Amino acid sequence: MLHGTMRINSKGHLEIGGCDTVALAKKFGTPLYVIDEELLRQNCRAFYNGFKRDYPGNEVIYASKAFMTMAICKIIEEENLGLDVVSGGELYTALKAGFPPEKIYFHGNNKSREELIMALENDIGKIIVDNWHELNMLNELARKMNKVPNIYIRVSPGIEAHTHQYVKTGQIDSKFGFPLFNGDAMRAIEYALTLKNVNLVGLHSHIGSQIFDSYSYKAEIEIMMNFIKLIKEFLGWEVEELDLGGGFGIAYTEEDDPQPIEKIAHEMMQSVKEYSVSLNVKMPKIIVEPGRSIIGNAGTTLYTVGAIKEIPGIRKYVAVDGGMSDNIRTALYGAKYEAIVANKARLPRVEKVSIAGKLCESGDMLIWDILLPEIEEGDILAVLSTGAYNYSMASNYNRLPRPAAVLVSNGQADVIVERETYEDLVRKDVIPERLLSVKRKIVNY
Ligand SMILES: Cc1ncc(COP(=O)(O)O)c(C=O)c1O
Ligand SMILES: N[C@@H](CCCC[NH3+])C(=O)O
Repeated sequence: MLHGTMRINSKGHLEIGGCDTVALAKKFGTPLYVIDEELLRQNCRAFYNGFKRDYPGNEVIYASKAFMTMAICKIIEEENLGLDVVSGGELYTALKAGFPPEKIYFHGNNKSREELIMALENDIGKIIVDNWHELNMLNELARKMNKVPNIYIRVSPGIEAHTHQYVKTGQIDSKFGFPLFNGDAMRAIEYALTLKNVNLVGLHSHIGSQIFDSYSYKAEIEIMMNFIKLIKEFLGWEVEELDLGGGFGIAYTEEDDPQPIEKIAHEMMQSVKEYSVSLNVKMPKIIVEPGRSIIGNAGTTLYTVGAIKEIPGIRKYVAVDGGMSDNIRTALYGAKYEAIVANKARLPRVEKVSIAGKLCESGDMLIWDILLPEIEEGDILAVLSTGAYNYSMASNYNRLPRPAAVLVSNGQADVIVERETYEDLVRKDVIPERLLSVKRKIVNY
């Protein structure tokens, strides 16, 4: 269960990046996202080594939707990866962090005019075009701005990946991309090749998220490589770059058993090579877009235990000072997590409890049924592998301020996101002039 730089120190406390997590909770407050910098970098290197070291044309681009801050952009840049953004906000964050624009790839199924203009103004690396509306709008905007952006066409390959329904994306009935099965993808490519203000350089597909079976990726490669052959035959165009998306699964609990990234990369690259030989098409440069598998296991959330409610013979609820506002994944996907009582990390796990959040929803649960040491108010609970899609999907529901995030390494903890304050919560509220006197007018029903 302990991974990355996690260890149990002489006080019996959980330590991450050489920092005692109980001390972190005290210093920075809870809930607190703790990011293990060394593990994050190791994950980046595993992808780099697997997909890029032996294939210099390939790219690994971090899907920043998983966890995006300016400090993370700096690490990704330093680790020689590119960046996948899906909104003006993510693009803005990357640019503000000084991320090289040419290494930014812009995704999204409904990019706005303003977002596309921002991408064009900043000459970002690739725009992944999702639909007809975007293709025409982009070409027109680029014409007016005298630009010729590099684009990929997003293909919906029609694959049912074995994962939760909400995180599948490649199936036929999907809002993303040009369907392959009805000829739309081919027509879009044919059309894009005639447009003067876009430079079509490749194809993109993505089959979903938290995928373990390499079979799904191999199926994706088979479909895309066959499609590349068809494109060559029908349109005489050779696809230079093939983006296979992200989705590599990670271990949240012992039930999950992901393969090492280097192994997956090797199998995928072998498969691409084999198809390029057997189908007689040029070997495309391969791009992958991992999000969760870069940041997921590098994140841990620390909470303080508050109310404990036991319903004899039924369940013991242990409530913490956060919940679905900082981790919506249990409520949304039925996600499962492991946890450690950080200040009792060496004690035996003796009782089964369920970890509840503090928000006003019965579904606001973080973990159903977990064995923990005897737990009391004030204990610090560490929920593991919360790096991906926790902070980035956090909300202010119930007007809870969003937690801080710290980057830990070699005994040093640096804040990379400050904790929101109550003042932050009302910063954008406006009371219209006509309501300003309300407190003096008591309404009488
Ligand atoms: C197009 C695209 N690329 C990359 C990702 C990253 O996925 P993951 O975090 O599962 O690697 C996603 C999310 O599923 C996505 O939609
Ligand atoms: N947000 C999802 C995955 C979707 C990824 C983005 N396409 C999760 O937490 O698992």
